[in-house]
Amino acid sequence: MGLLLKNGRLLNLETGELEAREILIEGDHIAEIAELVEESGHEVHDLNGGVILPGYIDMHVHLRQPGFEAKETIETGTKAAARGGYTTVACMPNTRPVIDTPERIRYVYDVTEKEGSCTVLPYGAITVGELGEELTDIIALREAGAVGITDDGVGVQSSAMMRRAMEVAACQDIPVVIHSEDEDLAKDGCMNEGVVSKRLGLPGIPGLAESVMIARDIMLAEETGAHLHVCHISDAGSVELVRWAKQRGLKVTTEVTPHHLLLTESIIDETDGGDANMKVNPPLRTEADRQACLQGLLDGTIDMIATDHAPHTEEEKKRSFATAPFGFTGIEFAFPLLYTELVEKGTIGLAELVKKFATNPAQVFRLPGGKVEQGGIADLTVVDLETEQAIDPNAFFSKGKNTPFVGKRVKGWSTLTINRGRVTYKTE
Ligand SMILES: NC(=O)N[C@@H](CC(=O)O)C(=O)O
Ligand SMILES: [Zn+2]
Repeated sequence: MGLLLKNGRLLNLETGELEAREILIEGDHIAEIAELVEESGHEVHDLNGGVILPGYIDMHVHLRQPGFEAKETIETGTKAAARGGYTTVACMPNTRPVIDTPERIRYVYDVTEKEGSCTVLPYGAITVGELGEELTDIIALREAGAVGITDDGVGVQSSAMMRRAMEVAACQDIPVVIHSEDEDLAKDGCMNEGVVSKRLGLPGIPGLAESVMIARDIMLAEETGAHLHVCHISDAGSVELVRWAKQRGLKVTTEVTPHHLLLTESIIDETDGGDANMKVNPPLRTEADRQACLQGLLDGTIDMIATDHAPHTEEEKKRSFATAPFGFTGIEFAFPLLYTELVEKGTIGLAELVKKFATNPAQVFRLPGGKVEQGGIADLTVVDLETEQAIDPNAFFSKGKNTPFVGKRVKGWSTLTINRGRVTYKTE
């Protein structure tokens, strides 16, 4: 018996048209896409005119397990992901202990197998304990199934260490995913360095702390031939560097978060630095930086959207701006938020946005999915583009309630998500 989706409209990613189609799913793959599929013997889901999209793929998520289960678990984080329309997430290794051995990579796969609501691809750390002192066994991490290597949460300070990591990664054909931050330049900072940080008397993190490291790593990627993927780009100079690297023909890709596309440091200014739910790393920057990120997304410099879903407890986020941890949750509402703010307002087309959420991450990281096609993996989500609903942390499956978008009314929520042929989320 298959799963038959009726009354849906499939987005054609080439033309941007919505086409009335029925989809038959058998096992974990799409068996048939047609105007009419023979009904007999299948479990039928009426989509009520919903729009069928490839399941989203988020290459930057913090699931916090093992070690920080008060913030999130693989179970809660992947349930949140499924509600957000995601079918694949790549999780960051800055857990406790750090995911820096093949056993710990396998642990993430094992827990996901039992408790997960989407495909989870763990990253392995570049350095042992993310301490920047000793290289991990990148070959063993790769063999255990690491999707990339990264010390996300901190930057790799030593250029020699990064060069060695890239040399091994290039041979192993595994992406090097960088949290670009020069610790000396960023030292003690808690928000973007500029007029607002000066007015509030808060220590700043300059855009340069990001861009100088990206410049370094582009040069190292050119030298070693590694695939360099730049995490959560936020600064205008950084976007310019990645554009230059791409023009040079280098294997350099990047992601941007919804918050860096939509918000600036002005929200911290308006609240006089009183709310740590606005604290994130890299920090919200200036309007010029935000515009550069948008431009980069539109011209293809920025390949994909990643949420950098970074849940923390409410107690932690109640601390002062200077002392609270960095990070926003976002996986549960990223698509509706950007659909409402960018597609409805005419900045980007629906098909283009979907490519940034699904097709491009699949292509860049060579993953299944990213498209809805006959014979392909049955990873998809159905969205309702009409019904407006507020972003409400009380309704989150995620343990993390820390988002500056609370109360915002948005459209484009998922009503049904299917991962490898299994229903992982469905509205009542
Ligand atoms: N983005 C953040 O503000 N925080 C992340 C770390 C990171 O992604 O750099 C976290 O782990 O909390
Ligand atoms: Zn990071």
